[in-house]
Amino acid sequence: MANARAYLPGFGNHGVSEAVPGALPEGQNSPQRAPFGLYAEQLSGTAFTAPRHENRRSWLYRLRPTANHPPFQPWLGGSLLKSGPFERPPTPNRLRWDPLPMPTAPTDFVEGLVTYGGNGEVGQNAGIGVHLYACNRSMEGRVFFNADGELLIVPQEGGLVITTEFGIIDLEPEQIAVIPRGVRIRVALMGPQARGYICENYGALFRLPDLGPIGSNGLANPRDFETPIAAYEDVEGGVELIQKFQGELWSTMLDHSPFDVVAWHGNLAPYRYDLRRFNTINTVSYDHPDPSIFTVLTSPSDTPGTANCDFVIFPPRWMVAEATFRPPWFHRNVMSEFMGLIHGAYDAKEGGFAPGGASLHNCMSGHGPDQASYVKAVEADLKPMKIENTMAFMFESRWVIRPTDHAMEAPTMQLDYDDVWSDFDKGKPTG
Ligand SMILES: O=C(O)Cc1cc(O)ccc1O
Ligand SMILES: [Fe+2]
Repeated sequence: MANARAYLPGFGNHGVSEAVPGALPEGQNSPQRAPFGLYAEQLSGTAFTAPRHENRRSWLYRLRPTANHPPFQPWLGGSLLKSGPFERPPTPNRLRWDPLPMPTAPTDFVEGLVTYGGNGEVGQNAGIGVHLYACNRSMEGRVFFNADGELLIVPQEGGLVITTEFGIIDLEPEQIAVIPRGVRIRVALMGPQARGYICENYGALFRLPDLGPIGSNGLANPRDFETPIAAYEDVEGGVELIQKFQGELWSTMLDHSPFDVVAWHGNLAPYRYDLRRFNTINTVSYDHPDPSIFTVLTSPSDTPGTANCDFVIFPPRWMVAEATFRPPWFHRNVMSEFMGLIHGAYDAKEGGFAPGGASLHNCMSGHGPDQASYVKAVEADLKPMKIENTMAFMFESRWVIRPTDHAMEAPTMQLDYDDVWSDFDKGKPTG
């Protein structure tokens, strides 16, 4: 992808970046007087006392302390952005939605956020919010941050330029970005409109999954994660700062740009990753492995191996399994699965699952290939073939994902979704 912006490579590294040489204090975090009269400020992503291998924090050196703001007031802009607890009783039914329509009225990234569902409790630091966004204008004079968790942004259509306190991230479909809790962002559009998905993670920070017997390489390679370099703006004038705090939106007016961090260091920072770099590992013999083999990032819960959220992708890949039903098998999962499609087609669904659409298969709901995919797979000549031009993903969580009223009542909901499984011929054990 064409862009020349520089990034710091590596996942979870301790980054060091200064937009002006000499802006970072040497040898200590908080000198009596920080260089150039900057203000030293620590941003914590984990408790001060979290074990070292979990501990994430950064030091920011800025024109003004973040504390320099008037009180927040409830934000009056209407919003479809919701947080847990998600109180509508969830249906056990399988759900699927057509793509989220692009807005017709001028809508920026914050105004274009629509919550489809979620689980857990924002106040308990457990669970996720699942949101889509569709927007057609850049945020201007407005900045957003989420006090409720980190944001995993999965663009589906249209590129974004995300200005953050740590620097600027360019983000296009097939790339993802993670914005830590609390970090201010301003989202500009590269083109006329943009759409995508967001997993808001109230729980433990996303990290790379363990590789177990895969060994020391594979899946998402750490060096392919990219963190922006310090870039600041020295801008006076009114800026509306909106935050989501415990599910509610609040705003205040700043008299300056909050993107005034001249230098930073630490291991808590936004980052991006190009899903096309994923080192896909799969069977070279027989049978279809569990989709956990495609995990990009995981947010663990307190129970080992049972994620608050796994972010899993279904990238282009060779299919070589012998004597095997190659698409996703029929299954009932104790975990709950929210899926989206960035582009192309998904190998378990011949129709109905469109880019920008979504599906939800909650705990124990039977699902799997639709009939057309099934017939194609059982009749296929099993020579090696490549699934190309596709990128689907799943947010998979140990807790049932409870859809919002908006999602349940949306005209994009496919009321006939069950039909994709209604016509299978009966097995004939007696011939
Ligand atoms: O339901 C889905 O399509 C996701 C999925 C894919 C797969 O290959 C195996 C299990 C699974 O839940
Ligand atoms: Fe599934």
